[in-house]
Amino acid sequence: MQPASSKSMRFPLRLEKGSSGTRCVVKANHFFAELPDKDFQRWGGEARMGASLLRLFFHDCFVNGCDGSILLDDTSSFTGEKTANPNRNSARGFDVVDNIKSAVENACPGVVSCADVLAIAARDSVVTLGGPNWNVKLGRRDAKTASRAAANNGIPPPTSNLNALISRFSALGLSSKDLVALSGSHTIGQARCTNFRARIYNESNLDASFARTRQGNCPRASGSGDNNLAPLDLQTPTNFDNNYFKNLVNQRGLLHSDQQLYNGGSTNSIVSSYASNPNTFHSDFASAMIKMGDIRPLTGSNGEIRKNCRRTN
Ligand code: HEM
Ligand SMILES: [Ca+2]
Ligand SMILES: [Ca+2]
Repeated sequence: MQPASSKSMRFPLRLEKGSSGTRCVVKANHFFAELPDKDFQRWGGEARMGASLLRLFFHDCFVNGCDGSILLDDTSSFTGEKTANPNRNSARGFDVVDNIKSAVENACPGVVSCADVLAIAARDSVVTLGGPNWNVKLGRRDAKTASRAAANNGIPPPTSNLNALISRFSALGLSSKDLVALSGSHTIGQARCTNFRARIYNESNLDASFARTRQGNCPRASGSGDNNLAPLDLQTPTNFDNNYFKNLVNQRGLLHSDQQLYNGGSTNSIVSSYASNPNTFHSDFASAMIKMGDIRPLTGSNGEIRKNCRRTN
């Protein structure tokens, strides 16, 4: 694999002018459709980018809906979401989103919102890493403002217990099944030591050898090694499979919030079913992503189609 460099990326597009001349059609609906089998060179040679893009979509939708708010840089009139606790030193992929957006703007200016770019990039990331496919609903418009406080309040922290997770998802119209299916995103990607230290040193509902392995690269003292990374799925962190759920059944969830989904509570049976049936997981995941993508979109004359995802027009 090459070192990460978004400069070298290319995003094949299938946008064409519609008959009216003002409308553009996404023909193949896949920004990454031309990637030769799992050749991540065009993501800058970094498979993790798929995970990072998927997470950006989640962090967008959970804060005032899927409106591209997470992509706005701070301005003199508001402090945006990028420095909120769940995103600071953590959310990544903004330069990749910029590249996709500028390619889309070149082909078809003023048509595809940044919120829709996130929705499609999330889906294409999942497909590219071996997960399910689904039709992405399009037509979301972009927010004109963003709020750090809203991001701090909207995105659940990894210290959450099961009740907190269920109620946060339920407030957005997502069921316990959606919660478990969407958490299956942690079958890919990485987490920082600061987010799992308390679990691997203090909790008892985890496999002892797994705890020792993770302690090896995440020192007990806070402040040291805070940003050291570990895979959320210890087995296949770049494959969108159901190993995340098998890990939970074996008490190898990395985050406190992960293991909460299989800790004797009401979601145990959903985790077990996904651990034994990858097809059920894939189809429930796709449905839940469509539901999440439906959270409070801006439509009609609300919002705008941003030219540059980092700022309002
Ligand atoms: C259920 C509540 C959730 C909690 C508490 C949670 C928490 C976290 C945390 C703490 C990290 C590691 C961040 C870091 O250490 O820098 C993470 C990573 C990640 N999360 Fe979640 N998450 C949740 C749900 C979701 C959902 C619903 C999705 C997608 C639909 C998602 C996708 C991801 C991905 C793909 C990564 C890896 C990102 C990367 O490697 O860059 N998570 N999550
Ligand atoms: Ca948002
Ligand atoms: Ca996996």
